[in-house]
Amino acid sequence: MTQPPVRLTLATDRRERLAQIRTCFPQASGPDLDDRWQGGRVTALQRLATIDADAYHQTRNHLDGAATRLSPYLRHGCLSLQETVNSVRQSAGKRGVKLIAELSYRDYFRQVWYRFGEAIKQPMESPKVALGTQPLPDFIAQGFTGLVCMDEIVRQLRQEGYVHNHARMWFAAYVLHWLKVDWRQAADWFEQNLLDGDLASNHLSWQWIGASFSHKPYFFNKENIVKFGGGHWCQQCPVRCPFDASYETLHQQLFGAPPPQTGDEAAASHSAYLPVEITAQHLPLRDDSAVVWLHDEMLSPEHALLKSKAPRVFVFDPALYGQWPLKRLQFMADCLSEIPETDIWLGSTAQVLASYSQRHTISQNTPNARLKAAADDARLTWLQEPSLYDTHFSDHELMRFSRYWKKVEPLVFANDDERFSNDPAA
Ligand SMILES: Cc1cc2nc3c(=O)[nH]c(=O)nc-3n(C[C@H](O)[C@H](O)[C@H](O)COP(=O)(O)OP(=O)(O)OC[C@H]3O[C@@H](n4cnc5c(N)ncnc54)[C@H](O)[C@@H]3O)c2cc1C
Repeated sequence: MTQPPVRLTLATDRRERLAQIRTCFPQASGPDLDDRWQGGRVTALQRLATIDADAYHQTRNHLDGAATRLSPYLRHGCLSLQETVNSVRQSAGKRGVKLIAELSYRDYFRQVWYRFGEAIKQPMESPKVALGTQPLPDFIAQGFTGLVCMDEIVRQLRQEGYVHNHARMWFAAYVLHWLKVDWRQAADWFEQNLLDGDLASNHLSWQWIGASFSHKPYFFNKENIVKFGGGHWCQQCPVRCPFDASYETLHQQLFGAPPPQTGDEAAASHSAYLPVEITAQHLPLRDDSAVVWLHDEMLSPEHALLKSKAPRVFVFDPALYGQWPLKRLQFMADCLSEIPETDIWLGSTAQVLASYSQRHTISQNTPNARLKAAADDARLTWLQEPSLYDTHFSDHELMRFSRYWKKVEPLVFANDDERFSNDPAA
């Protein structure tokens, strides 16, 4: 039988709050939130202010390069994609295009999720190479492969919940192409351990690696790890390296045939907009008849729905978050601690929302079917989330990032010359 919901008052002291979440979720796996990560908009804005778009452009593929580490904040809505892109445009102008392209990758995957829904959990296309069906071995989940690079990636994943994009690509390629693990199992496990875990960015990236959402599989060799990883992993590695060969040899070994001579569409890096902002005037209901349900994609005190005076509610729902690692629950608690006057509950979302029975629930729309199912409320109004680019994409355009980007790239800086030249501060 489900327990009735309990009201939580989050401790204002951060250490106490982290301990409180540990107590509320005794089943949650993994370590406490690493000190390098504090949830919430305040930290997110600090990170945004330190972004160096030039350094990003030059070094983003290197593990010690200038990656922004913004993904957990974007994933939980502490920052919107739109304000992040605006900030890059204003600080770096056209030099920020690489970073804007990467940020747009996130929007792209989300548009694919909105369009194709749960189907993104299955192959989007026939894979261009044979994919394996092996279960995820324990030695991967525990990080004891013997390969220093892969074990270190799993250690970072479990400890911090953040892994650099290039390392995610190496790891996924190793698991799919060398170990022939079923990509769905691997993707589920990987997503569950991330602070930025997101069905679309994660599952579609795994499919990109596996070539069921791209023209050819992604794989790598030792030279690539040394060049972008710095070489220290390889110096310590005691085993014979399975990656130490040319791309031609590895392709033959892994897939049997010579590399296909197709254009590298998906490898062309990722990213645009006419924003539809949620504003108070979009609220269809009076404050005294509505309750705002804050879900895990909108954890910012600046969220437009919070401009109304309607009560706001967040629910730590075990049906949604029971499998999430402790660190991610603590990250969300940090975010919530910055959103004043929020009723925070532990229990079933549907039951909590039903307890505000005289009120109509409003929330930000999501492609996440699990969130929608949890609310289970016919009287819930979903307000459209702001889209990065105000344009329509055909199914065909959504099947490759390069097509999406071709359409939106001209929009990115379309009005900037005029806008910034009229701005006395520019
Ligand atoms: C196998 C695999 C699994 C992944 N799973 C996730 C996931 O669950 N959640 C997630 O947010 N990202 C995922 N990514 C995408 C990407 O690795 C992360 O967004 C990025 O590494 C986050 O670090 P950052 O903020 O420092 O990125 P930066 O390089 O600084 O990029 C800035 C922002 O752009 C967006 N971005 C950059 N690259 C991508 C990309 N390839 N796809 C989508 N968005 C991108 C992110 O929002 C990121 O925060 C995955 C990639 C791979 C290869």
